[in-house]
Amino acid sequence: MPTEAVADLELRAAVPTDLPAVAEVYVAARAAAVPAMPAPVRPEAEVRAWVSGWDLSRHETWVATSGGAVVGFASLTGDWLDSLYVLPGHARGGVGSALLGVVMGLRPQGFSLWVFEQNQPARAFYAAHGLLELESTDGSANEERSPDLRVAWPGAEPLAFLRAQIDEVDDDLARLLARRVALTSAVQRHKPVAGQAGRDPEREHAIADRMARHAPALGAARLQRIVHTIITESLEVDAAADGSEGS
Ligand SMILES: O=C(O)C(=O)C[C@]1(C(=O)O)C=C[C@@H](O)C=C1
Repeated sequence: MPTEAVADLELRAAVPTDLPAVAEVYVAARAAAVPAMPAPVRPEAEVRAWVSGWDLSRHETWVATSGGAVVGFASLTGDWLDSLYVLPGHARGGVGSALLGVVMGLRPQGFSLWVFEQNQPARAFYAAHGLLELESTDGSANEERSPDLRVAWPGAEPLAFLRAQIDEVDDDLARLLARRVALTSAVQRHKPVAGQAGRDPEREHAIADRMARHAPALGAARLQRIVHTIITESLEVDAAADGSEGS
């Protein structure tokens, strides 16, 4: 939350000559955020060179200036807010909120970003501005190998935004279910007793327990019911393909 407003704050689209100052903010803000953020994995010089070389038609970047100097920036690619950083000496002065306001104006249909799980100050900042934590990962897909969360601003039409997200997840889920059905079918060819008669409750419990480690919010008992239904339906698909039973 702002404590003291930054003097003569101005917000404008970045031009290429801003990029070395933007890089400076990036490096300084990330270094100051340890341990709220994992330690940077790339040398500072490499990060500076990377940011300084951004193609601004792809990395849509806005800067916040005070007294003409860049004190913060926000950078978007598509519907992703890749970075929003404020110079440590200007933190909590409303710069971050002002930049986030610009981004909301640029993407009224909503946008997403990744935040490290351990970055409680950033998570609190985004939550205070109405952003939602929609997904968590174990960090295996990011450079820092640090658990993170996908946070989204659902925009001016939250129902449409969230339904679009549901459609994306359901597309993935359908592909996963198809893969799983194929495996359930294949396994049946290797069992002495196949199909419903050959169900193995112990194995199904173990599957649900394993899934609960990835989805603790659902819990093992609920996952057992879900797994039971998935397997029942999968075995029906298999039986129907065999031409012996099912609908
Ligand atoms: O592992 C087996 O024995 C299977 O038949 C596969 C499977 C599954 O789809 O995961 C299906 C039925 C059993 O009750 C347990 C697991």
